[in-house]
Amino acid sequence: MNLPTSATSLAGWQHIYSGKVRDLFVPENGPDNILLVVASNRVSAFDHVLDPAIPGKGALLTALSNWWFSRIDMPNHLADPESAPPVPMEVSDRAMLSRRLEMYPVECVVRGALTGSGFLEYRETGSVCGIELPAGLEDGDLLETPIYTPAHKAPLGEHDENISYEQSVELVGPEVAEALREASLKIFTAARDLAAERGVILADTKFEFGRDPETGELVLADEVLTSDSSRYWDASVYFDASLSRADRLASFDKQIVRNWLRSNWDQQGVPPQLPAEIVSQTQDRYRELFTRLTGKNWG
Ligand SMILES: C[C@H](c1ccccc1)n1cc(-c2ncnc(N)c2C#N)cn1
Repeated sequence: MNLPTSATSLAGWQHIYSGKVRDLFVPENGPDNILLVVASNRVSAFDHVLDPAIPGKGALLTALSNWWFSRIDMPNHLADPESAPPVPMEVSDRAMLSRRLEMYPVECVVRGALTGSGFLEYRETGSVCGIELPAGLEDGDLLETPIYTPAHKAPLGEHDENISYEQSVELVGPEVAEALREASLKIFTAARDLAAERGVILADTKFEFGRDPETGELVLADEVLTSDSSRYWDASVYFDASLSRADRLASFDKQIVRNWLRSNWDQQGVPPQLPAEIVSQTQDRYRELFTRLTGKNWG
């Protein structure tokens, strides 16, 4: 009898780490160059993991990641299923079988718009990660050209720390730092243009890269261009001047949840349970984002 899988128990696999919305496993009996990244249905907002989870979210974002990996012209960490133990059925649609890499300690953030921590730093200093920007920019303004604004990974639950390109050189050396910046900007620009053709603004995203210990090559890892690692906006909403700035910068997938929480929670203590209708509307938004970007119906 298949016991229900809790977030961290998976037959044949050893749980090694949990993020807010994903869990990492390694094969119980090897090989040691394989990793299983399992996307949960958990959704986080305002630095809290919310209850209940959004059914189908993990599978949809895994499918979106795989769709982008197949369109990005660079080595990625996806592993050949023949090279690993079987992925348990209960997570197969939301699991990413990956080659274990030597991960670089740099969050490779690219911004095509100024918002979030980038806007806060700009408002204080007129720059982001040491990159001077024109005066007078407002939250959510599109940038003339995308900027590479790396961050140093923080412990779970803390915010990553924006660093300068020069600091990234100190972390990984000049050759790798340049390769990370070049790859991040190239992938972002192509993805931004593809999304724009489909009426979606890719405002920013975070890539993670590693070194393949067997080949030494630079490999794109983690999830890629999902709405958990990126900010996506609906272009028709963004350019609607009749809307407030907050509404124009509505995150494609989480705005319904955020708006409900703003009206039903004082942001003190644990957030209230999401009503079924909010869960359902959020499921619809994830499906809509998937369909807009990939041109495929979900499910
Ligand atoms: C940030 C992310 C994470 C995922 C899931 C849950 C919490 C964190 N993570 C990915 C690796 C990683 N390590 C070695 N090889 C790899 N191919 C990968 C990947 N992907 C380590 N951490």
